[in-house]
Amino acid sequence: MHDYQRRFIEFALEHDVLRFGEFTLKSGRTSPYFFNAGSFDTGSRLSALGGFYADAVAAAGLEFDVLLGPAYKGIPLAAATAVQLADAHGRDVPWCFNRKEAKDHGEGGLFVGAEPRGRLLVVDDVITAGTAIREVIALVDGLDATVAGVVVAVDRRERGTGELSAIQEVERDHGIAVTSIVTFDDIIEYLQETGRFAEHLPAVRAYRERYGVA
Ligand SMILES: O=P(O)(O)OC[C@H]1O[C@H](OP(=O)(O)OP(=O)(O)O)[C@H](O)[C@@H]1O
Ligand SMILES: O=C(O)c1cc(=O)[nH]c(=O)[nH]1
Repeated sequence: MHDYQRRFIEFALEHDVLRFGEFTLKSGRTSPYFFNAGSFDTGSRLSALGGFYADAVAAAGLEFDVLLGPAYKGIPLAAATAVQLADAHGRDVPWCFNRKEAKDHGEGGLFVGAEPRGRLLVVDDVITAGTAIREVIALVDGLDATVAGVVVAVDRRERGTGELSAIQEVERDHGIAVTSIVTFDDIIEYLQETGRFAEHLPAVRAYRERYGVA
């Protein structure tokens, strides 16, 4: 694990973004941990979060034309990443987000912000079973655009529909590069290294055994 990954985990723990307990996920799985990006709930926290994303995008060397934040939680994440790419990396990139319901008055449409065209880099919070990412791929189908990459804070490294991880499936089926700030393995390593939240480690390991990939 890199130092910035350790700092990111501590940053998430400090603001109760990363929590341990019992949580029902979108996939229906019951997880012993949860990453709630919505709890980065002040300007400075969102700014710092955007900094982690922007650094991950820059480090991965991902080629893209437009950032896309899927509704809902992807929206502030894409915005914060765009701000930090401009301020800290000197890259003023277009960004946009979608509405969950198309709007038929005013400016109308499904997308807000820059036109989603060319190579899109999707900015979201986590990947679990990969449903949300597949929804975005379907959303841009028919546009003059392709999803070229995905960046998330946490790759939960869980199985998708088969034995591969959700990310491996998305990479295999759509040729999309996926990058994350941290993975579930980094979180487990952090718990082991520091002895923090030791009471949750058995449930975390059992979950990894049940839903994780090798
Ligand atoms: O990989 P998956 O199994 O799809 O799970 C992960 C997705 O689930 C949640 O989104 P949700 O649809 O709840 O949307 P929200 O952003 O509106 O909270 C979360 O924000 C991820 O995007
Ligand atoms: O799979 C999910 O629904 C999910 C997992 C997680 O850690 N955080 C989140 O917001 N959603």
